[in-house]
Amino acid sequence: MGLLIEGRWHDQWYTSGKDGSFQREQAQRRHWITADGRPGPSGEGGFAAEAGRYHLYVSLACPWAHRTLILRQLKGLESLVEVSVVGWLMREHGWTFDQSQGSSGDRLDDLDFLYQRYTADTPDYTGRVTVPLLWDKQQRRIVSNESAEIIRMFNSAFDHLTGNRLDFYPHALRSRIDQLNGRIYPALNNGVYRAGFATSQQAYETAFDEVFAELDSLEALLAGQRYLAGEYLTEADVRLFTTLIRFDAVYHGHFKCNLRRIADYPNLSNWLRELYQWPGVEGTVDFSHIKNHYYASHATINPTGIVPRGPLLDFGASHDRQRLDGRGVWCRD
Ligand SMILES: N[C@@H](CCC(=O)N[C@@H](CS)C(=O)NCC(=O)O)C(=O)O
Repeated sequence: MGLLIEGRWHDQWYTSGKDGSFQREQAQRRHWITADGRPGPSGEGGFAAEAGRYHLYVSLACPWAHRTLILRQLKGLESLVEVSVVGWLMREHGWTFDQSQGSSGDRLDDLDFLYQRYTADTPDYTGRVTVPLLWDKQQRRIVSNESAEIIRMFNSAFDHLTGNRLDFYPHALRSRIDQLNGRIYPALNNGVYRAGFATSQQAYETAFDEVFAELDSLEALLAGQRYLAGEYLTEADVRLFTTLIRFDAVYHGHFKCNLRRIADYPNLSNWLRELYQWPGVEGTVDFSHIKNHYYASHATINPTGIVPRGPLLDFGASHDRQRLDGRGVWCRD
């Protein structure tokens, strides 16, 4: 675990805030792929959607990278955007392409370490070396290392090439989705990390309470509607899914979020099974990467690196969500 400082790799654990709270670094590369290469909401233009031009780096353990893999799958981009998978162990060199740890290898340039991709973009890069990372082979530059924005690009930029009209961020539902993301990100997606990486009792308890208050409120919401934004499955569901699918296996034990399991919430666990069984989704979930990564990589939390054998999980079991009206994914005209 470490970071780049002026282009040189340093093996260093996260620094906490004064109060022991976990501070997540803002993603630094924020360009957008657009249909015609015009600039997106941030960064520079010049990143036009083209088949085979972009390469996605992911960890199968990482919930942020997992979002991008799901959108790539559901938007039919597998043959347009190639993927390299890093190994599950993230220790002194950060993310690596060690094939003995489940990496695909770097399918582009056969690099050893992901930080070399960051320094290829910016030789004196300073910051954490995170996944997901979207790379432009043509300009040899990073397009983006922000998953929330990569999924929006995948949602629309390539549609003229794929003919896929599914819309996970439809105009009519945007304010609702933004509102959901605005509370689910701090309380849950990042909340489990704030609990797990806290270095003071107070910071841990604050995060812990927010995690379970949000789960309670989502449990109530999903009692009366099929998906988070109503009848349509949207990016808000995808973003929650990648956190909840890891919860009982990892966050409950390793991150000490142990008031309840997702299995103890009937609506959340049925919703989770429905999403897991959505065509294309199961293939993006890899519990061997997930469990090995967290338990073996975070030496400050789990010094022995022992990976628990359990729990028993069966996301393929039937669910009861058909009892609520659902219209699937929004389709653009
Ligand atoms: N804001 C980023 C966060 C990505 C992120 O923090 N990824 C983690 C893996 S789960 C990572 O690569 N961490 C390495 C590090 O912080 O050194 C996003 O959503 O894309």
